[in-house]
Amino acid sequence: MAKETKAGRTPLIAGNWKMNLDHQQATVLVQKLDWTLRDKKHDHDETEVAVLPPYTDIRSVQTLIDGDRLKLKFGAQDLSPHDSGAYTGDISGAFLAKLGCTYVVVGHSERRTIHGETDETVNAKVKAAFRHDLVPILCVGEPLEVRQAGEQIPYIVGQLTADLAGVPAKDVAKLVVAYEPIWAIGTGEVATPDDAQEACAALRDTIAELYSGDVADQVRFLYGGSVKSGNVASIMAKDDVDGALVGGASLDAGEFAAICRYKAHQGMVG
Ligand SMILES: O=C[C@H](O)COP(=O)(O)O
Repeated sequence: MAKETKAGRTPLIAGNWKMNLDHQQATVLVQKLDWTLRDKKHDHDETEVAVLPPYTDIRSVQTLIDGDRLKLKFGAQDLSPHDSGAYTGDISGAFLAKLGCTYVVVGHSERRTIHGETDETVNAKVKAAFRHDLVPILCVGEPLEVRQAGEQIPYIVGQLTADLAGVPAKDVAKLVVAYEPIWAIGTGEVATPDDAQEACAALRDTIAELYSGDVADQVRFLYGGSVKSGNVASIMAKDDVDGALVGGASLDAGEFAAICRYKAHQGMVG
């Protein structure tokens, strides 16, 4: 069966566990997720599946995935903009790479709002991720008042442009961008498929303006914000949406597996 991709981009469903599950609970969830996907004969080449646990779980998740040759990818939820040194409490991208992480979330709205991360910090973290061969999942998204004012597109375009300042095309081609409207995160209030498409298309156009060649076609854009098995298929049906960044629903193996199997809801082979 030929791969069903949009312009050759492999869809990615990533579970951001946030500050949930200790390392023992993490191994239980990863095993259940693997069993469920295996049972459904999920094709990981067709739709990539990644888990993003807390730092303290990563070693256990790596051991399980490597030891049992599971096809799940994994990554972290943040990294330091620095590589080493006197940065108490911070984690270097070098350490994450050594643990076999593929992905690292950068600029999640919870980091921007709770920890005061600016676009300048996010930009430094994107560069740090690429220095260590990690793929950043760069998050952008507008607060409710910006959406109500109808200013969401210039807002997220501004974030993306600032967050990519000085990042070369060869790196951007590997980038994953997550559009996560803040008002949709953990609220049950999901953006419409058209809202997600409008945002992801505008972000892709921004990359096309900033970088020549086919870089914009290679970047994967995810939607995040109250994604569930019941709404994922209609969002994934949109041309510029290449995946989902899932929070709460990724903590339930059955529900997350059903999200990963969104093509079954679309009547497509997955
Ligand atoms: O990183 C994930 C997002 O913040 C979405 O979270 P949620 O699925 O719980 O709304």
